[in-house]
Amino acid sequence: MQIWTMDPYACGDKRLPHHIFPPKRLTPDQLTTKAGVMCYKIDMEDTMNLKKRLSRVKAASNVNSSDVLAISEALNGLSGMLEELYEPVIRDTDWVVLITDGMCYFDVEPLEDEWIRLQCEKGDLVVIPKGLTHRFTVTPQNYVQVQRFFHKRHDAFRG
Ligand SMILES: CSCCC(=O)/C(O)=C/O
Repeated sequence: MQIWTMDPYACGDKRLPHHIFPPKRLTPDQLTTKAGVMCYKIDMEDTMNLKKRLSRVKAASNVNSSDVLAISEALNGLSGMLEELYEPVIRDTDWVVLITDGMCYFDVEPLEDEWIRLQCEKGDLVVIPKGLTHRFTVTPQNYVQVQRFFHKRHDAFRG
């Protein structure tokens, strides 16, 4: 995973990196300290380890069901969907996502107008804590597949 401070006045194609100048990168630990976001790298071939990590994270975040979302150019209405997913949201539950293929960005806003961009790829497991403003988009590859975990009661989610 790559993490950096995003240009707060970025305009144009959301899928571009939108670094500030000079670029300011963060480590996963710095991201956790600043925003409370937890990131894990999982070897997807190591199924025992994957199961163990997922069950720990699911218990800690109190999520108990999941779905799979694939975003690609094959999708009807892709640009409308991406517009919607880029709208900032605040959830009242942790938002737990495992990237199973492709790449994507999560942007989080720990302070007003201070956006941090997480570039995620296969094997990245991200926990965005409840209450933290965030949004989502793809990279120029236009392809990602994720497993999203949520509370059973939480039947209204985007995408
Ligand atoms: C790949 S998850 C897309 C949706 C999303 O990020 C969301 O709804 C967060 O709350």
